[in-house]
Amino acid sequence: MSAITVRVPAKVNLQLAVGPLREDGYHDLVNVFHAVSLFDEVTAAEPADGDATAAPLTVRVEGDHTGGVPVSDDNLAVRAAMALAGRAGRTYRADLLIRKSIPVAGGMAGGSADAAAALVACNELWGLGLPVEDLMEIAADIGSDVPFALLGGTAVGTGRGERLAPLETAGVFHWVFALADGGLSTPRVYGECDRLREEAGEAAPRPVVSEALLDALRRGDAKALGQALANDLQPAALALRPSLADTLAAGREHGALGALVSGSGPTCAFLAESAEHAHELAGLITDVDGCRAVVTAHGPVPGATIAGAGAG
Ligand SMILES: C[C@@](CO)(OP(=O)(O)O)[C@H](O)COP(=O)(O)OP(=O)(O)OC[C@H]1O[C@@H](n2ccc(N)nc2=O)[C@H](O)[C@@H]1O
Ligand SMILES: Nc1ncnc2c1ncn2[C@@H]1O[C@H](COP(=O)(O)OP(=O)(O)O)[C@@H](O)[C@H]1O
Repeated sequence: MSAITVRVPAKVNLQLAVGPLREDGYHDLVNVFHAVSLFDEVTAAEPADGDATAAPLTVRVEGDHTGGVPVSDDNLAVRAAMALAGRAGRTYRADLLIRKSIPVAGGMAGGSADAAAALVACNELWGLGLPVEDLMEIAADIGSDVPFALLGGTAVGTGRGERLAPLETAGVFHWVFALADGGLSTPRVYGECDRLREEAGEAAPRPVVSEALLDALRRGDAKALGQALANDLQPAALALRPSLADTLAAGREHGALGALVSGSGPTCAFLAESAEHAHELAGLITDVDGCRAVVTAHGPVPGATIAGAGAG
């Protein structure tokens, strides 16, 4: 019996520019993804021989805060493994185990990360040998954020976020993440963004990548990056979860170089000057209301990577 374990990072969106609502229900984006050192692990194991009637794919989830993660075919890791088996043209079996550290429905793409990890793990376990380009295609069908979890690093996503171009960066950036109690639904936050724009009589702008952001990344200039961080979904996330304004304010007051809601939220991200500054900042924002936990991380880090292979 064999097993493959894949480690996969969370993301923060350094720039999320949201264009108009498209006819297919998605928004055109400029989405600058940045992979950070907060990881889920997905193990795909060959099931023990025996019950031939058992479901071909099973899933278990471990971790302290896994409420809301389905343990059914709705789990994004299972959906990804099924899509991979479908592409290979036959039924394959695997028992999936997800060890979650990425906050659920937190705007850090944990479900997408698990889907990407399942693709890499099952591709290896089943000996399919599909190239990353094929995995990228399957990933994009699962969700807009899934291709980036395969790629990692820092990249700009266009279209609905699935068309990726890696970005040049220098050095390491240090982050603090304030994890919130409870999640926010991504479709609901996009819907609120549209509603707020309509209410204000604002037409959605064409999304354009920030040159100041690209320049800060190229130079590894954390101060300039902090000033260039931007998220068009932030007003919507704040409207749905007003307490996030206090969390962001606390980080700014305590010297964060930049503060923003990560993607659709409710996780708040703070850029620090150094690893020491990140630890100091984390200690200072721990007590803010609505904040379940504070973690530090660095980026960029690689995407879904095989971390171990062995007996299941
Ligand atoms: C907002 C972002 C920022 O990276 O991530 P999260 O903060 O949720 O992690 C993404 O755009 C989320 O991507 P992902 O979570 O993969 O979304 P999908 O499954 O593709 O789509 C879920 C729903 O989100 C909305 N959606 C998503 C992507 C997009 N470009 N426009 C949209 O309007 C649609 O309502 C869609 O039905
Ligand atoms: N493996 C998974 N991990 C987390 N959530 C999952 C997973 N599979 C399906 N989901 C569903 O996707 C929703 C969004 O999850 P997640 O990716 O964690 O958040 P976000 O889209 O905010 O980054 C969850 O609320 C849950 O219902």
